[in-house]
Amino acid sequence: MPIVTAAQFISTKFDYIIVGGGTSGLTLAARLSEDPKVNVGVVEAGGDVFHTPQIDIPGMMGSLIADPTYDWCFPSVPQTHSHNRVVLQPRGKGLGGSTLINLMAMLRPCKDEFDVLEEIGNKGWNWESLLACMKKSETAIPSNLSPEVSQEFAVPSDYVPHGTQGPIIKSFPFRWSKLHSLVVDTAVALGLPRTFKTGSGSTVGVSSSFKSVNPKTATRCSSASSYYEPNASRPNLLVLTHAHVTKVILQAENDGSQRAVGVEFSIGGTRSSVIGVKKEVVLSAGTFQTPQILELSGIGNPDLLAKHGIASVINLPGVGENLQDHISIQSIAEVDSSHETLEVLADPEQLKLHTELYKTQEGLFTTSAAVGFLFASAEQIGSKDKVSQWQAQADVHSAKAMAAISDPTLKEGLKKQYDIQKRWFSDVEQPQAEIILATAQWPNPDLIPTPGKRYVTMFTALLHPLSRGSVHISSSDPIAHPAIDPNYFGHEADLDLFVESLELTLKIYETPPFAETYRGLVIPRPEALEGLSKEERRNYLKSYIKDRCSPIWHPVGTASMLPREQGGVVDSKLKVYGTTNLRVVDLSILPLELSTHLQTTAYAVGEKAAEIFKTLV
Ligand SMILES: Cc1cc2nc3c(=O)[nH]c(=O)nc-3n(C[C@H](O)[C@H](O)[C@H](O)COP(=O)(O)OP(=O)(O)OC[C@H]3O[C@@H](n4cnc5c(N)ncnc54)[C@H](O)[C@@H]3O)c2cc1C
Repeated sequence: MPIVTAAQFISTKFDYIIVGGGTSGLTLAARLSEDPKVNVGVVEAGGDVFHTPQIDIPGMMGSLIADPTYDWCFPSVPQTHSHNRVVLQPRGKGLGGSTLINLMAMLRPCKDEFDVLEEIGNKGWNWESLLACMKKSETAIPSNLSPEVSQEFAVPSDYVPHGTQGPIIKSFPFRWSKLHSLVVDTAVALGLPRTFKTGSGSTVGVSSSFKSVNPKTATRCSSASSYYEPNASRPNLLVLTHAHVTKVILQAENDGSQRAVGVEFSIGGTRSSVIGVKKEVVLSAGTFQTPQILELSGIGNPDLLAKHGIASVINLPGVGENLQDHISIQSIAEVDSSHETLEVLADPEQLKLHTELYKTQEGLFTTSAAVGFLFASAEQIGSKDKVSQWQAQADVHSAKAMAAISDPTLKEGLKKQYDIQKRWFSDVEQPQAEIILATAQWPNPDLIPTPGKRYVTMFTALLHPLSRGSVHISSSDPIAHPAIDPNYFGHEADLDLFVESLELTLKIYETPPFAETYRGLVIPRPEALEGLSKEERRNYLKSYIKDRCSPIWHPVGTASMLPREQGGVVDSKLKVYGTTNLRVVDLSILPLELSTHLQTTAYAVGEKAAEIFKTLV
């Protein structure tokens, strides 16, 4: 039975209710409902349309960011260390969640990033087990490129670590731009090798990424089209859309723990509830809204809840804390006008041509414009000496950050995390910065591409920020946006590493062979950089970063899977502490940011949760 009415939904007795039909949520729903005896209900706040040209067509990627039908369009709170800017925090809304609006890169983290999950107390969470989950979620389509072309674009050729039977189809781009191979060659010239092992947990270097695109149709694979749509006729999988969950209904057990018996939701302002859940209530509302629902249900820091008139049910100070995200900065450059970047579509004739070509899976619309990915370790960004200098400085600021935390459990958890981050900092296998090549000028309200000119955008991203932010309710009104504070550069050491990472990006433009096609910077403005001393340039770039930085949309950490005495919110079976059957299954459980794009991991978390749930009695 596919999408149902509220009346049908309420009258059903569910084994599982999943809040949020996004990436991990639909993965879990599809796996649990494989057993026809199990009734699964999904409650999604957004709508049920998951095929539109803007979603399906890879070349239109990015066009739904800030569209309120598909994006929650959350603002951050003003960022104290970033010129008090309010920064947009996009999150997908609707069946499919963030996979409706994401940029479709399918990448994996480093092996150690999954292995530390077990090291910090989560038995069974390690590279080996999560590799199996990633493989289960995907079908990798080998590229049909010759060995020479694969080498040119650093396209991995080892398919052993990839899945062959899973719902998400991942493939390589249909079209390859010369700009991309120029970036690969330039990165190599700068000491960043081509890497072909990214699927095996080793990512440092430059490579091409899979995309969640079905090459037969040249369309996006989202969690909705891949995990839900093929299973929509299952009578035991019921989906309620346009229903905003406002809280979990909890009942006290004799031993003092809380049992989740259902959820309350609002449809267009009318409140209803579904109760009588036999097994588990699962929050899969994402890193910003899962902690919001927990707090609205009385689970969190009691002082914070009291400020909003919410009675404390479970004292869990980690809820909404430990927020980490990849902060990024754009640089845009003009390149030789012979390149076919997305700017060609400004010409009506070319637009018509590429629209026609797409009908036979050809042309610019078949491929997303973000193609090349470069991952650099601290030593590749700076030098051995610089790394020691940064580390010494990071130690000082980390001590300050910990001293500012009053809750001993949160302090203990952060100390553990900083110890791991310190280890990664000097690890040449662990990337600290990423550079993404997009063959177009990324839309910016204050920049208008000059007709006839061609551009590239390079996003530079900080992968393991030391800054920690938070997400908390801003009001007891469940429909109000949560207060999202990523706290960019709250830890001063982040800015130092970030500015050096931006310098590495700027060096790419000016280093051969890329230099041969480079026609000058658009941003940062070249005239502002002219004649500056080294120190002045550094200060200017720091200010530029604070003026323009934005996330690349990978928030984690706000319902961390950590021991309770280290500020954890869920245990290794994803159960919220103090409850018998309330679980979290989304990326909020990751206690430490990964050095990769996160959809692959979100699917793996859904698959892993399904395995765990099937073992519960
Ligand atoms: C613009 C953008 C670009 C990205 N690009 C990439 C990329 O190229 N590659 C990559 O790997 N990753 C990318 N990501 C990240 C990746 O897509 C996400 O990290 C991942 O999909 C998150 O999965 P999730 O299950 O945690 O949450 P989501 O998929 O966001 O799901 C949460 C769901 O819960 C619903 N929900 C929230 N609150 C409620 C409520 N109160 N009641 C009911 N339902 C609710 C939401 O509407 C949503 O459907 C991108 C993300 C964004 C936003």
